[in-house]
Amino acid sequence: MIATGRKYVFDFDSTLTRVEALDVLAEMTLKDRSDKEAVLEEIQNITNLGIDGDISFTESLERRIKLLKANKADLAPLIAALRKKLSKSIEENISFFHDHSEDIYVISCGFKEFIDPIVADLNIPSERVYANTFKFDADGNIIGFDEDNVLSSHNGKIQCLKDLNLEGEVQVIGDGYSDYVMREAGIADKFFAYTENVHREKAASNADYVTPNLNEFLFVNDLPRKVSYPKNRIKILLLENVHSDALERLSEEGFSVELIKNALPEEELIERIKGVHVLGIRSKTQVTQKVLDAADRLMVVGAFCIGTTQIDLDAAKKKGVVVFNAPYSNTRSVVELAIGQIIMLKRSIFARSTEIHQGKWFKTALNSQEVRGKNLGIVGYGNIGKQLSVLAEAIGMHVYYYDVSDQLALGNAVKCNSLEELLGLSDVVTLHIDDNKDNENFIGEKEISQMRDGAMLINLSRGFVVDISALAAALKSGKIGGAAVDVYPEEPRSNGEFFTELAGLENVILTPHIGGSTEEAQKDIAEFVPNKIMEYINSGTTVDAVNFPNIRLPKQQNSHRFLHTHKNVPGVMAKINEILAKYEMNISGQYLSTDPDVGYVITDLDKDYNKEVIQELKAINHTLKFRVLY
Ligand SMILES: NC(=O)c1ccc[n+]([C@@H]2O[C@H](COP(=O)([O-])OP(=O)(O)OC[C@H]3O[C@@H](n4cnc5c(N)ncnc54)[C@H](O)[C@@H]3O)[C@@H](O)[C@H]2O)c1
Ligand SMILES: O=C(O)[C@H](O)COP(=O)(O)O
Repeated sequence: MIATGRKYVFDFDSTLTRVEALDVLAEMTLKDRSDKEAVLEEIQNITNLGIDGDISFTESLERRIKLLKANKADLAPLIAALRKKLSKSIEENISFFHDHSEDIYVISCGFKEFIDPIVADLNIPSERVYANTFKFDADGNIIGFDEDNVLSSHNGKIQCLKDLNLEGEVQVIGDGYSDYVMREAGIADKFFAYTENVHREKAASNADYVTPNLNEFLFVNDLPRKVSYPKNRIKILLLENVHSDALERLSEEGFSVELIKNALPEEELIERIKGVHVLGIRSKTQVTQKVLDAADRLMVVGAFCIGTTQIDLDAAKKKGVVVFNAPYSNTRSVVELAIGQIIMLKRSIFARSTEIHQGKWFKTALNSQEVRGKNLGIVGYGNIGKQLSVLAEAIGMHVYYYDVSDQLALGNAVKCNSLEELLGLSDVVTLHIDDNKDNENFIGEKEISQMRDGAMLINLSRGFVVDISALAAALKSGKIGGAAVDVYPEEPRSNGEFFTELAGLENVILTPHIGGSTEEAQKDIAEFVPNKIMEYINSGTTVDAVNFPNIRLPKQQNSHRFLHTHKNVPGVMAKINEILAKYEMNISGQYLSTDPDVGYVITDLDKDYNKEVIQELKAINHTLKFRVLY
C-alpha cells in the first residue's frame, strides 16, 4: 500500500460503472413485457429524482423495486452484465485501486448483492462496501430492502460516513447530489463530481472539482495514473466550421473541444490560441509566425483540407508543432465539379439559365458544343489532375497534361513538355497545381495569349494562381470563351458580401471556394484528420505529418513513453541516452527520425521514472518539445 493519508469514498452506480445497476436489472426483468419502454422510462425518472434529491431516496427505492419485479435468479446475469460496464478510466487505472486498497471505500445506495462481486475485482473487500441489501420472499422474489440500513433513508450517506469516523482527508467521488451532501454536511473534505458517464448539474455546480474521468482525479491528487496528462485538459480549437463529426470524434475521446464557425483574423487568433493544444483549421486561417509565437501550448495543427500554405510550416516545425492535413479526402469532389463545369461551360448553360431567370427564352445551339472529342488540358497532374484525367477520358475527351514534376500518364493522356504547348492545343484548360506561393499569377496576360481563341479556363486550385484582371479582360474581349472560378486572390473569412471583377461576365461560373465542400469530403476529412491528431497525441506517431519527420513506434507492454523533439544538431541523442542510463532506465524501444532542422525521437522505457529524469531531459540543450505519454 502507498500511504497518502487520504481516504477515498466512491459511489458505485454511474461512477465505478457506466450505468445504474437497477436500470440494467429492469432491462432484464422487463424484456418480455409489452409496456417495457414505459416502465423503463418511469424507473429512470424515479432514479434521477432520487439522485438529484427531488424525492426522498426511500420513496425512490420503494417505487423502483415494485416496478422491477426481480428475482434472486436475475442477480447472476446482472453481475455478469455489470462486469462489462466498468467505467473506462476506472478500468484503465485498476492499479490505483490495488495500490490504495485499504484507503478506498464504497458508499452506495445500490445493493451489496451486486456491488460486492464487482468491486472485489477492484480489490475492494466487502467490509469496505456500504450499501443496501434486498429482502426476498420464499420464492426468491425481491420484495423490498432492509429498512434499518441508514443507506435506505434520505441522505443516508451522511450518517453512514459519519459512523465510519474515517481519519485523514476524506474525498468523495460520485456523480450525484446524494454524494455531495457528505461534503455539505462537513464529514467529507472534498467532493469530486464524477462526470465520465453522466453530467448531473446539481452535483457539478456544488463540487470542489468536476472530474470527467479518473485520470483527472488522479492528476489533481498527483497520483500515478494511466496517462501522464488527462485528455480533458487537452484543449482543441476547431475553426472554419469543420464537419461536426470531428467535434464528436474528438469529444468522445475525452478532449475539451471548442468549435468556431469562421476563420479568425491574426490578432484574434493570437488571443484565442493561448492554452490551446490542438488547432483545427481549413484554407482561410493564417497560422503565421506571430500566431505560433503566441501559442504557449500548441502541439498539433490539423488542416481539415488539402492546402497547407496558410500555415507557416517551417516556423511550426521549429517550435515542435506537428501539422497534418487531409491530402485525398476531397479529391473526388473537386474532380466531379471540374467535369460538371467543363460540360456547363461548353454548352453555355449558365448564360441560358440566367436568361430564363430574367424572364427570357433564348433557344439556340450557338456556343454550345459536346465535350466528346474535345481537348482537355490539365495543368498539375497530381491527385486531382490524375483522377480528372481518367473521368474526362471516360466521357470522350482527349486529355493533355503538364506538370513540373515527372508524372506517369494515365490511360491515353498525353504529356506536354511545356505549359505553352498545352495551352496551344487545349479547348478547356483546367488548373490543379499546388498552393505553393511560387505559383502566383501563374496564368497571366502572356499565358492567356498562348491559349486557343475561345478556349475555356477553369481554376479550382488557388486564387493567386490566376491574374484575375487579365482573365476579366480576356473574357470581355472574347479571347477566352468562358471560365469557371472557385478560388480568388482575396477570400472573405466568413459568409457575407463578396465582389470580384469577374461578376456579371457572360459564361462565367463563379463559386465560393466549394470545390471540396461536399458532405462526403467533409465527413471523410472529419475522420482522417482527427485520427491523425489522436494518433499523435496518444502514441506520438507522426506518419503523414506534412512538416515533421514521420515515425511510428509500436506500443510496448508495461512501458513508459517519452517523446523528445530537438534541433537537429550533433550530440542530442547521446545526451538523451546518457541521462536515461544515469537513472538506470532500460530502453525497450527507441525510434529516431530527423530532417535537416529537427530530430524527433520516441523512447519506450520499462521502468517507473521519477520527476528528476523528466526535468533533465527537458533541460537538454536544443530541446524544442518534450512530452511524457504514459
Ligand atoms: N477548390 C477547392 O475547394 C480545392 C479543393 C481541394 C484542393 N484544392 C487545390 O487543388 C490543388 C491541387 O490539389 P492536389 O491534391 O491535386 O495536389 P497535388 O499536390 O497532388 O498535385 C499538384 C500537382 O501540381 C504540380 N505543380 C505544382 N506547381 C506546378 C506548376 N507551376 N506547373 C505545373 N505543375 C505544377 C505538382 O508537381 C503536383 O503534381 C491544390 O492547390 C489544392 O489546394 C482546391
Ligand atoms: O485545400 C483544400 O482542400 C481546398 O482548398 C478546400 O479548402 P476548404 O476546406 O477551406 O474549403
